[in-house]
Amino acid sequence: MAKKAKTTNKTTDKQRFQKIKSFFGNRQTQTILGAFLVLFSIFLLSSFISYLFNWQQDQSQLDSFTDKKVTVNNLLGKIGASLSHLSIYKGFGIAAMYIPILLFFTGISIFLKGTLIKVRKFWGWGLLGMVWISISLAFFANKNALLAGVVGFELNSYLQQFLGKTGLILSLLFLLITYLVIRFKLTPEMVHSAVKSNKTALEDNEINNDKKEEHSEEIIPVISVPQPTVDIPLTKKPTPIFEKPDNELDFKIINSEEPKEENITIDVDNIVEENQVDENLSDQLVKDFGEFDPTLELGNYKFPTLNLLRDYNESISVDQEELEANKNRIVETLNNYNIGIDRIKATVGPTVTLYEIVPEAGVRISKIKNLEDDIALSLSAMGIRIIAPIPGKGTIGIEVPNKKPTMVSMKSVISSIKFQNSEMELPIALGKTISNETFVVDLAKMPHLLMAGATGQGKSVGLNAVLTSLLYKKHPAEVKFVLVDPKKVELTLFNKIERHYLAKLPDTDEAIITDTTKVINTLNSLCIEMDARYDLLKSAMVRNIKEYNVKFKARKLNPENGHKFLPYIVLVIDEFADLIMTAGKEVETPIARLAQLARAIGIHLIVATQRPSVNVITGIIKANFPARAAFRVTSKIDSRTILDTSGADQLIGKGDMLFSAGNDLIRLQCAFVDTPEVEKITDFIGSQRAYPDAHMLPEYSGEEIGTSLDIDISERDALFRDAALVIVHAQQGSASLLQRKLKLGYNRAGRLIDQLEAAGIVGPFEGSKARQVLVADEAALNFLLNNEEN
Ligand SMILES: Nc1ncnc2c1ncn2[C@@H]1O[C@H](COP(=O)(O)OP(=O)(O)OP(=O)(O)O)[C@@H](O)[C@H]1O
Repeated sequence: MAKKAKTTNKTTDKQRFQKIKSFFGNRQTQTILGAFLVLFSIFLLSSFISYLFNWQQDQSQLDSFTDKKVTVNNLLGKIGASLSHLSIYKGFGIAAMYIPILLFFTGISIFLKGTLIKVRKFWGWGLLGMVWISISLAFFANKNALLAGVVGFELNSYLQQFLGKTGLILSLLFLLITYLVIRFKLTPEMVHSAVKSNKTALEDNEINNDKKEEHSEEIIPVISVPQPTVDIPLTKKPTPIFEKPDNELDFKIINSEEPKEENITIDVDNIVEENQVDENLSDQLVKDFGEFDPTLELGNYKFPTLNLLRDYNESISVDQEELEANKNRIVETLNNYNIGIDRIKATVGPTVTLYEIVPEAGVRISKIKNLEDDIALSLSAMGIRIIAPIPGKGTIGIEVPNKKPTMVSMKSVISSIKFQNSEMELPIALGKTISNETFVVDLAKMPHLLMAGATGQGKSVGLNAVLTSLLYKKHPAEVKFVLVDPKKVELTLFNKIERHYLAKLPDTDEAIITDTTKVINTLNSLCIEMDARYDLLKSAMVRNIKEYNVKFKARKLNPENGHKFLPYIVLVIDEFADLIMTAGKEVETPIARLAQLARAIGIHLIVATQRPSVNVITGIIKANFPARAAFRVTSKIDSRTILDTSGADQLIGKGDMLFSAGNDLIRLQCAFVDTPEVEKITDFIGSQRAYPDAHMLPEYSGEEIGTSLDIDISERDALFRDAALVIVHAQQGSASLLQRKLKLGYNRAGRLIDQLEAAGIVGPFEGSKARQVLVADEAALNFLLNNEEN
């Protein structure tokens, strides 16, 4: 209970956090907040400055804050004076001036939608600087109380107790150096070169000045020395260029060298460090906006509550008499066949009790297995199953049905800790094992499930249990169902959650598919979806949907490139036999293809049938459905068809089932969920805010897909021109862009893209990439469309 409450608390906390985040992410909020901060900072700064001149007079007035007669001199009135008093006198002294400055830059940043990362740094350094200054100025606090403020003064004297005055000064100095080194990357070399260049500049200035004084008259010829003299080697005696007396030439060389050194200085460009970001874009996006949350669109969605499910009186009662009688009969029967028993142990489950037998040494196990029917006869009960030996144990199991079976309610399995705490992708609480443990499996790992059983043995209840489990654990954004129900009655209730959880083909009214041709289209559409998802996985360089979604949530995949959060798709086919009989290969081929390939991209199949014959469950289907659930069937052959072994014919019906996910067979009592319970759950979900439509699967229209282009101008969509503008402005030809900008359905956006292709505005389909836009700008578009009309 406590854990549950904790989980609910966590979800509400998360939702609250999301709400706050979206409130502050809103541009209007940002503009108001930004403007407020800027103006408030001006208010503060003005009041601070005014306080510096009026603090002595104002201080004594602040006690009578509400008294009308008392006035203050501060430019910003009593509030200004109080805030200044608090920040400067009682706070950090004149270093408090940092506060309005920091607020000002924060406000500007929010107002202009700049990044807040720089501001954060600014605040960090600013606050440190403020404390540093106020502690440092506290050494002079006796000169003026405003220099350090109470905080600076107290901190200073507190620290002095530990470090002494000199120690504190040295520490402050160390902090200053650290600050300069970290903030401005200052090194001794830099200081040295700066001092040197300053010195040289000074000396040069002095020399120049001296020379000016010494040679104030001779300087004129120097200036007039022509440029070629510069190239004369200094060591050699220079060749006279001008026919002038020697002494003049000497003079010239000296002078020609000097300007060379003076004028030809090397200009070292400042080393401009390339701008670098502290963190990569996706981390920054995650920091600014948080991880992408697919559930945000239905942020207020509430998961169905446990009280929608019914309580059945289901505590297992151990009937000692029955146990004793069964034990005696087992021992007796085995003794009749000369099989001695060492020990016997009973585990009472909801429908059957497992008697674990340790036979005497030397008894062959196959002997017991062969006596299965005889033992069953002498126990005069149907549904005896002998497990010889129990895998992993050296014992032999005999499962004997209880006289009074206990129902396993859906509520008991859904509320189990095992299910509630499961971290699985698609957890399914199928029922309870023979030792009364809740059995939870991950559909994503199976990855497809085949369910079979004779009519009336609990298949439909089993399907409902699977769907209910997922509804209790997965948000509508995370999983979508494609429901195929040729019997037209079993899954109808799920119609109510169409816009939350169902996926359907575009242009269809009913999400639950009942007729065969639609099934074929849907299966093929799922194949298209599968291929598209593979393309997305490939371009995201991940191996499966889980990694893909993690990457997408971490904002490492750009939605502009067609990436989107991928919900799991669970295809449920009730009565598969009907389909195979009517459509044969047409359904078998896409189902086999999906079953073979769809596991990595999050499409999982659950196929149920009452006729487990080999022409329904063909080799191809079987090979791709390693997870199988068998309810009671009528013959051993049927059992072999489903499970590759007998056993399902020995079940007792009413949800008694065998589950195999590879090698081991597990006997389970399927959880029972009644139609009224399913109705309550679907009503609960259906009454909440939903998506505008069911999840749209890609369009599949038989053979001619993708070849028909609407060439006829008169048949163009009314939004054709708007769509063209959107595409040309964004320079990106994607249907999802149109869906978003023009608020269109998938179908209409797809048709518009086709029409734009026919008009030569976008290029042809290029897989998962957006189509190329062939028109450069609005002017070119207008020209093209006007030309068309003419
Ligand atoms: N897990 C269960 N626990 C208890 N009773 C069950 C369970 N599953 C089924 N039953 C009983 O068996 C009846 C038939 O179940 P269900 O409708 O699921 O059969 P089915 O195999 O789907 O039959 P069909 O193929 O004819 O639709 C239920 O009405 C219920 O009384």
